[in-house]
Amino acid sequence: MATDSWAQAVDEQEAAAESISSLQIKDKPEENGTVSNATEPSSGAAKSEADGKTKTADEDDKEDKAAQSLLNKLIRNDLVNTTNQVEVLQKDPNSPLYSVKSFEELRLKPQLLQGVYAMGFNRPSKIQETALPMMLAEPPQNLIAQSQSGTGKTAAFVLAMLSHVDPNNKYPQCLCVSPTYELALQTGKVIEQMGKYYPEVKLVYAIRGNKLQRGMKLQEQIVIGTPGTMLDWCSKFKFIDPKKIRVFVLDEADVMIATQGHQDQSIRIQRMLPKNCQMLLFSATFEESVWSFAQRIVPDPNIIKLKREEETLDTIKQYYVLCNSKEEKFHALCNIYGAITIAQAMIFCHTRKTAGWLAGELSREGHQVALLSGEMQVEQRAAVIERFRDGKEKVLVTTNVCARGIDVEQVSVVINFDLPVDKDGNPDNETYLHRIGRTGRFGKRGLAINMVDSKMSMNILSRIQEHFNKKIERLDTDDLDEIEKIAS
Ligand SMILES: Nc1ncnc2c1ncn2[C@@H]1O[C@H](COP(=O)(O)OP(=O)(O)OP(=O)(O)O)[C@@H](O)[C@H]1O
Repeated sequence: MATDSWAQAVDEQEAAAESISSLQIKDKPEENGTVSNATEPSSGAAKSEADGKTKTADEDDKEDKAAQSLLNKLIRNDLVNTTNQVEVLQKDPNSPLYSVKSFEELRLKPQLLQGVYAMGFNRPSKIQETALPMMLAEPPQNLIAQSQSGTGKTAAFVLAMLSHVDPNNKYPQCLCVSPTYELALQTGKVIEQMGKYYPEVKLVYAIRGNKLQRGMKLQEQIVIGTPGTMLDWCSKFKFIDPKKIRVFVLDEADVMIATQGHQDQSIRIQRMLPKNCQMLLFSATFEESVWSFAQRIVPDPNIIKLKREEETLDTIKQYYVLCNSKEEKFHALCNIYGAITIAQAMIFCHTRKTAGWLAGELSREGHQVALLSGEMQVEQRAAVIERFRDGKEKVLVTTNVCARGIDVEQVSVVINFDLPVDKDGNPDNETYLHRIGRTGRFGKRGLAINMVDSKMSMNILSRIQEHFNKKIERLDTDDLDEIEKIAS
């Protein structure tokens, strides 16, 4: 069919463009390179680690994951609610494993307990319950911990670092490696907040653009930075004596390994550290590649994993709408618009271009919609999501790339304006589940509407239906009564 080949060609081209997302480069810290834990980095024109080079596909992918991670941090205002169970694999199964239900039980320094409460934490999160006693144990224990984004990993290792440093010793004792400049700054902020009542402990950022005088020795106890600069500071410039490091944290390992260079640099740093240095590695996901990297970095680890929540489509009603073209899909969408805006809806398109077009057309029809697009900077995307979450717009038009990880509880309708397909044009079942799984959360009912505009997309829909073994029923968009019944 003509529509098929047209749509496919355009989509392939645009999907390739979609994978390139930009990370906003923030200001660089003070020229002397040091930032105390009470000070914000000042402005300047720092460059990203990848700046000035031709980007490889790997780097694009890394940026995308890093941008996603940063976006998650910027839009999140709470601990992510998880019903998952924690799975613990101890290096020594005979040693008793403690799990704490309160921060008091950890016997933290009073200044740190004050910091924790000032941040509004009342009790440890699931991952913190198990990870904190291990991290604070004497002798120190190594740890590999996986837990989804937003479950409290950063807060956990920051507390561990602040607990282990000796403020009387004026040299670096904890190194924390993050995949990008921006992520390092975010973690630095948590250290500053949590260490607010412990001003003797100082922090410095080992990030590109932070020029130190040759021959100087750092006096700050905690160094946070990106792997390249951190490695230079340890080996080439010797600002840090790696032999004195007591805690080494590798954060966002899944983002880190998207760049081979970062992986190698992290391993080189780790090799310079003393045998008794505590190694802590954190990741939101745990596929094979992360796992093998983790094992190279962390000897004899304790392992904490979150068991996967059962993914189910049971509470989501799925429908499809049959059309002949993109324009017909648009008209069908306008027909059901009133019904879907009873609650909040997300509309997914395959490409930025379609998303932009659709948002424009909907606005021209007088509908108030938000557009979340890959070319926006991370902070702009965060602002769009924030507005949507606050209900300022009822409909969000977006693509896969920038919608990953968005958790808006009140979304009860998901529309696949384009069905999710992979590079080869086969159904992308995982993305389908991910998209429509935004509705029906925590047992609430949800509605998913798939727009089909060709034989090819009908075929894709049938294959998705077979994969999940769930019936997707046809919806007649001219029958408004039926739609309102479903949506309400
Ligand atoms: N025990 C707690 N009680 C309440 N809020 C918490 C607690 N621990 C962390 N938070 C808050 O929850 C949010 C997520 O925590 P945190 O950033 O530590 O998660 P994370 O797992 O490190 O996320 P990411 O994978 O994105 O780095 C933050 O806003 C943090 O301040």
